[in-house]
Amino acid sequence: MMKLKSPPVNSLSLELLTEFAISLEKLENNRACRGVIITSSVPKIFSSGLDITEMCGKSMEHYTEFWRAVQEIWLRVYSSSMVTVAAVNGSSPAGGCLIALSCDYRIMAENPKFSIGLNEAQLGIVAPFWFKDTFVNVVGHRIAERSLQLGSLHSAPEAHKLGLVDELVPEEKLMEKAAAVMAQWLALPDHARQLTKTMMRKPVVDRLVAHREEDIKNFVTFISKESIQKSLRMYMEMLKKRKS
Ligand SMILES: CCCCC/C=C\C/C=C\C/C=C/C(=O)SCCNC(=O)CCNC(=O)[C@H](O)C(C)(C)COP(=O)(O)OP(=O)(O)OC[C@H]1O[C@@H](n2cnc3c(N)ncnc32)[C@H](O)[C@@H]1OP(=O)(O)O
Repeated sequence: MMKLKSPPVNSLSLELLTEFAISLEKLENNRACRGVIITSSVPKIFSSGLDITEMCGKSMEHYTEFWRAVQEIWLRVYSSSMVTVAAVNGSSPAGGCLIALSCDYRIMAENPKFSIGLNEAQLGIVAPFWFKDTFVNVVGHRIAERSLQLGSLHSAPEAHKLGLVDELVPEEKLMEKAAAVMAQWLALPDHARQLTKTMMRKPVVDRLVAHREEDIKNFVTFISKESIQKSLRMYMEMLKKRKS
């Protein structure tokens, strides 16, 4: 099991992304490890998505390093040879949703206050093509398009209805259910499951691998724009105001 632990809200900072990638690599290289459940040790939050402070007021070099780390974590989770189950035990916007979408199966706590989705448009930013491709592969083109254009965050019941999560279970049963799902998936021979997963996911993975440097350049150019920086600052202010 891998538990995201970066209070208060599990923002995906460069440091957390780097630790996450190292832990995944260790598991991937351990032949005895055939599956991983990804969850959070922060109450009510799976992950608040990418750490917005990493994308605000920093240098081009920093944005480059940060985006490479974001790409890396997606490539590792999405193309993992292990069975990956997301036990979504709290809200999961944007980058947090991407982590869950990249797993093989998603189980969410059935709490209507928890929400999940790719809400980038609400921040005035655009989900990159590989976020979009991952989303389309889970929910289909029409639902993904509407949800992305509106930057929707869906309540747990809504997310289940849309197919964004596979199952809802009472909060106290979440880990038990995740373990049962893992056992079901691990009952199959690894090679057949792994080859099938590669067949389904390879075109999307290959697309980023082929355009990785271009994607970093696009991100750095986009995020460095003063209008985008202003949107992000306003969003952070809104988060702080909402609190007080
Ligand atoms: C055309 C070319 C395109 C190329 C591509 C270009 C661009 C794409 C770039 C990026 C994609 C972006 C992906 C992302 O993931 S962006 C992040 C999106 N995340 C969110 O919108 C979530 C925001 N947070 C919340 O809604 C809430 O915090 C919460 C998660 C629901 C939790 O609520 P709660 O009430 O429990 O906590 P607080 O709101 O009080 O938050 C506590 C504390 O944390 C700070 N914080 C929250 N989220 C983040 C974050 N994502 N990054 C950094 N900091 C965050 C919040 O401000 C509070 O701070 P404080 O100092 O006030 O304690």
